[in-house]
Parts: sequence; structure tokens; C-alpha cells
Amino acid sequence: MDQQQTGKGAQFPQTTLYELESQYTPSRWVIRLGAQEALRTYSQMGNDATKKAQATRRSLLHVPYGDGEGEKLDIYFPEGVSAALPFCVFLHGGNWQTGSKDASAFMVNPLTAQGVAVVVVGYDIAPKGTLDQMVDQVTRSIVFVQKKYPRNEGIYLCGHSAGAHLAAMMLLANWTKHGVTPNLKGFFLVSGIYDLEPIVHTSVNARLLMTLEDAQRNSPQRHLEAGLMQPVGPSCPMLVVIVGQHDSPEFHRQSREFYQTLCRAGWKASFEELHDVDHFEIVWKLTQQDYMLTQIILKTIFQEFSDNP
Ligand SMILES: N[C@@H](CC(=O)c1ccccc1NC=O)C(=O)O
Repeated sequence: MDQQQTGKGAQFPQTTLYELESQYTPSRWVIRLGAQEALRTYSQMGNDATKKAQATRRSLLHVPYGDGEGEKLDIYFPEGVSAALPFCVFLHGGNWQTGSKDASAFMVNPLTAQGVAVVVVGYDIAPKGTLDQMVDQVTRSIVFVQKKYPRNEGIYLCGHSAGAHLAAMMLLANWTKHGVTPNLKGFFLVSGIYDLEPIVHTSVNARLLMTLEDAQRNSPQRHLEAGLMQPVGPSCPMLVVIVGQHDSPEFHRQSREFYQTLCRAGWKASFEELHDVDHFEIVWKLTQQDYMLTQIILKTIFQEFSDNP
């Protein structure tokens, strides 16, 4: 690609379209594997983790949360069944156009081992689904969990990459419209994208077909800056913004700016850069009990209990 500017010159003074494309292609920043091998390994790890979770944990699979073919979720339970559990809801990544709940059960074994139920949500990726539809589906999946488990001890949302974007959009959800306010206590936003405008100028948009207005409407960073996302009441959820050391500089910028804007807007937020992990390892290592991010998630969930007995 030539040295054409993107029209985002003020924000990316030196950035060419080629550089922007590279910044938003996480596989190019992986250090231990080639790009293709990283993507293959990532999806293999997802398949293996999901098979293991389904073989070893009690679960309800392909539970419909709506009428659409893709509106299904999987629920994995700890031993000793109780409806009064904390729930961790996972939203997979994949540029809003790849990935599936059927290869995303990374955190199931370590979390259920500690008494946390895990829900892995399916949503209609592009080109079938638009950004607006994905946001609506995720909203309804959370409403569904709250209605099915009204005695839950907290719903924690964890999203990776595009899934972190979808999770962050939940800060804008109009729950009243759905007749229930979910008991959202925490967000784990892992290697996410919060300002979608740059994406419009990359090949990612070939399938998403977002207009600039679509991108702006679906940018939590933009809404936060405009003062449209404000924490309400003392029970406002805790937000943990996490990025991998080997994520691209643009991914680092997106996470840091979102975290800083959250703090300025009065949210309870923290920021973690995870040492020596890339965009994919950051989530596939969630299969491990002693991994830093697994520990952050468990500590946040159980700290909540000790704060509010
Ligand atoms: N085509 C992208 C793939 C990608 O972005 C991705 C793949 C799996 C899980 C998350 C991803 N990124 C964000 O959603 C790449 O080559 O890096």
C-alpha cells in the first residue's frame, strides 16, 4: 500500500494506511510464532480447552437466549450446584468476524474449580451480524443470565479483543428496556478496542462494512469522553483494563486511553499490562490456575464477597 494518509492525521501523525493495518493485525506482533502459526495455535488451544471443559464440567450447552440461530450460550458449573453463584460471562474475540463460543472455554476449568460459573456467549459474527446486532445480542445474553439466575452473586463480564469492545459497550446498555438490571459487578477488558474509528480504515472493515457513524455509535471511548457513560450509585462495577506486553502500540494506546478516561469519568478502574504475553497468549493462558490474569479475575470476584459479606 502506498504512503497515503488515513484522514486521521491529527491522531496518527506519521501513520500510513499500511502501518494502521499492521497495528490492527495482532498476529503480526506475536514474537514466539509466525502469524499464521499463532492463529492456528490459538484456535487449536480454544478447541482443546473447550473439549476438556465439556468433558470434565457439568454444563448446559447451546442454551438459546433469543430466537436467532446464533443466539446461544454455554453455561459451565462448579461442583455442588447452587443458583447463588458468581457468574463470569466470556465474550470471545476475532475481529467481530471469526471465533465462536465452541472454541472459547479457556477460563472454565480454573474458575469453576473455585466456585465460579462460567458462561460463554455465542453471537452472530460479520458478515451475518452487524456491530449493532452483536451489541444487542450480548445485551440480551446478559439479561438472559440475570433472569435465569436471579439469585446470582454477581455477574462479571470478561471480553477479549473484539469481545472486550462488546463488553465495554454494556456500560451504555439501556437495561430498563429489557425489564431487568443485571447484577454487574466487574469487567475484565482484555486486549480490547474501544475506539472503532481507526478500524474503518483497515481491511477488518471489508466484512464489517461500518460507516464512520456506525463506528462512532459503537465506540465506548467516544461516549465516555462525551460524558454519556457515568457510574451510578455506590454499587458501580469494578473495571480492569488489561493489555499484553506484546500487543501492538495501538492496542496499548487504546487500553491506556480507555482506562484513563474511565478514571476521569469516576469509574472504579485499574490497569494491568501483563508481562511477556501476546494478543493470543493473554487469553489462552486462562486455562491455567496460576496465571496472573486468572488470579486477577478470581481475586476481584472474591474480594467483592469480603467487601460486601
Ligand atoms: N486477522 C487477525 C485476527 C484477529 O484480530 C483476532 C483473532 C483471534 C482473536 C482475536 C482477534 N482480534 C480481535 O478480536 C490477525 O491476523 O491478527
